[in-house]
Amino acid sequence: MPLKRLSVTAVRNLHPVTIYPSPHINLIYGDNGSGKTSLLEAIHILGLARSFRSTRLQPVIQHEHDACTVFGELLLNNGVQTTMGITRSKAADYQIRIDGQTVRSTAQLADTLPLQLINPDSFRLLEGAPKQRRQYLDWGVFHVEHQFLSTWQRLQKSLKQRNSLLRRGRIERSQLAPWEAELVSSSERIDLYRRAYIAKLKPVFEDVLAQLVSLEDLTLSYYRGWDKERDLQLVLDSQFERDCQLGHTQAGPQRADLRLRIKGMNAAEVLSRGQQKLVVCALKIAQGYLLKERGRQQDCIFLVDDLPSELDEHHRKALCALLEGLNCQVFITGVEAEQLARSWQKETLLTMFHVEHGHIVQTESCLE
Ligand SMILES: Nc1ncnc2c1ncn2[C@@H]1O[C@H](COP(=O)(O)OP(=O)(O)OP(=O)(O)O)[C@@H](O)[C@H]1O
Repeated sequence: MPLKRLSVTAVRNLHPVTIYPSPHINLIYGDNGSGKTSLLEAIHILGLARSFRSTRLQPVIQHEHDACTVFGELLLNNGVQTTMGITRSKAADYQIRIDGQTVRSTAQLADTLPLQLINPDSFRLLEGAPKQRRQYLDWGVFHVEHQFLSTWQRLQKSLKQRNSLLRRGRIERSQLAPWEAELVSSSERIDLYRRAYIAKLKPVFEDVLAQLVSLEDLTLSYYRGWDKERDLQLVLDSQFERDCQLGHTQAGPQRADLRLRIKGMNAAEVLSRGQQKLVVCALKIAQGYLLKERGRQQDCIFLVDDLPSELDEHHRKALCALLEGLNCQVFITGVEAEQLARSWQKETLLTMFHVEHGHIVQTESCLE
């Protein structure tokens, strides 16, 4: 489901702008500091109500403005048009509207506009904390399993209640029982959804990775957050004293992780930065394929910031060929128009946008 129209107001240095992107490959080029990443950031805000560069939205809102707005018009796979818009103010409140109706949850935004971001920080998916890999995994599960969100909310609630009782100290084991029952049942369900998703993801990931880079020894496995041989209830029982001392629950899906290893070692400690980026690209493109397979109303939109960074020409071309093969909408940035354009096949239809001091204009292809 591509973005047909995008209007942005008061995001970083961008002047109020409306663009009509192509449903396929959109190249965004311009000098350093011109506003390319800000355009991707605006699309990210539209899909997730937050930036990927800053945890707070205040720095994103243009100096001397109180709020920023991003509005998009989308074309669903069934031909129906839909609109979505978000306004975020410096006071931290936001207004979301989908098809003119006010919407309270950001999950609805994410559901309407599935996004995948590939940027120079992407290697953190391998190197960073398990939380990032859980978020990656749950993005996929959320988009294919309708029950995931409500089950995840049940899990969060029961976990919070159990942890707050643990922190109270001197509690009876029985006081935890109702919350533990809820915790165990939602945890088992989340584990089931995640395992089913990984089983589908793994072969697609391996196939995509093989097209990008030769890393035959790389393995992807899933750790569910507690001993795979034991029921969660038994694990909670056995760790009760320790949980009381620590004031939180040590075992459960909140500790799950994806493990990427090479010859038994953590891939992040073995691979070069460029190889890490390629592995992350393969993980994200694999999710794009899975979403497409589901035949949903929405395909994934790929935001690729600073394509040339860390990738040589051969790998850039391989990545672009895969993105093109996905047949999704892609927004991809770089400083040099020609370098960006040469990463694609000659016959690929490219739509180009030049960003200059926050102004964006569509331009002719720079290639003969
Ligand atoms: N809140 C803000 N208000 C106004 N301008 C801002 C704000 N935050 C950042 N800027 C400016 O916006 C500009 C655009 O930054 P952006 O990161 O989008 O550039 P870019 O084209 O991606 O650059 P690069 O090629 O260096 O990555 C920068 O000049 C930055 O100083």
